[in-house]
Amino acid sequence: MTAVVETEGLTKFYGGRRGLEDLDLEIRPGEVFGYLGPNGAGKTTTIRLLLDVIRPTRGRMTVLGQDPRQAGVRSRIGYLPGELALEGREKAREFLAFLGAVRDGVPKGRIEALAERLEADLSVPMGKLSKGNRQKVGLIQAFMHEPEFLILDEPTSGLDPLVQQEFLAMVREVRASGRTVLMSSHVLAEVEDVSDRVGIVRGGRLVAVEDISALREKAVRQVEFHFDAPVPREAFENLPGVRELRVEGAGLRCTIDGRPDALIKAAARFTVVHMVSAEPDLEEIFLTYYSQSEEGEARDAHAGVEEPA
Ligand SMILES: Nc1ncnc2c1ncn2[C@@H]1O[C@H](COP(=O)(O)OP(=O)(O)OP(=O)(O)O)[C@@H](O)[C@H]1O
Repeated sequence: MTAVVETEGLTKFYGGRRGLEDLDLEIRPGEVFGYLGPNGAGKTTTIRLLLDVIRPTRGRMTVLGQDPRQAGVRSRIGYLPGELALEGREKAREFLAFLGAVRDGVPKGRIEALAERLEADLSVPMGKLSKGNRQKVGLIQAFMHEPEFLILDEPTSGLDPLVQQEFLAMVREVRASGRTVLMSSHVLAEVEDVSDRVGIVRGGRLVAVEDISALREKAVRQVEFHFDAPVPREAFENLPGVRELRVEGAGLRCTIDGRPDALIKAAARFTVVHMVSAEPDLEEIFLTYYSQSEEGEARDAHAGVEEPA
């Protein structure tokens, strides 16, 4: 099956500044691909290259089997830009109706249906949309023509948690219909529920592509247990993946690399009153994962953490 995206040595320098270097990436038909990295990592640069908004310094790519410069590719893609500039006095509803009329394949009622799902207020003039509403209008225009390939740059930013859930449901429906999604984020938690694979980019380089299940196992989590009575420290020492163990009275705190299985089984020998497991932090995944597996990348990753955003 032809890849939806295929890049080889894709590179973009802005003058002397590295935007993206030597990207070899494949996105497969029907998958949701999460593109993760901190601010300035090169996510938007990649997306703009795929859409032919900017041109590469070197390297090659195909999108939906074609050179992105070829006519006809763009109309097969739904795109949500990271920073959507919407202006004017025209109401959001009118703007979307206009876009729907110039694009093929927007069924009647689809704009309103999407607006209802996302709780978007389309009666507001474009220039007066709140950040959240602007993002919703951006999502509606990206989804409304049911494109083969959706490219969503930081899609969840500005959405409240309930609307985020609805958006993720929409992404799952796109996948269920065999279509493909590329979505960027700087927060793993925002994409991990829907992504099949994630690519991690930092400092303009792709440092890993992982199945989401494999990445989750590598995640570092802060865990806390509270028991109904003091517990002995020895019961939790030397468990696989457990670090920075602190046992104080009936409380236990530690960091877990990967599976929490051994810790949970050890804790289950006592009466657990309360447990907290913090969401893994992307930066922590970098620090743990790369310091163990890829020495060269680790140096890059550690240096990157200190950089101002
Ligand atoms: N038009 C530009 N001119 C000069 N440098 C740029 C330009 N656009 C991006 N860069 C630089 O290229 C690098 C990658 O930026 P990019 O916007 O692709 O990152 P990003 O991962 O999308 O980050 P963010 O989440 O902040 O949007 C950064 O160092 C950025 O400063």
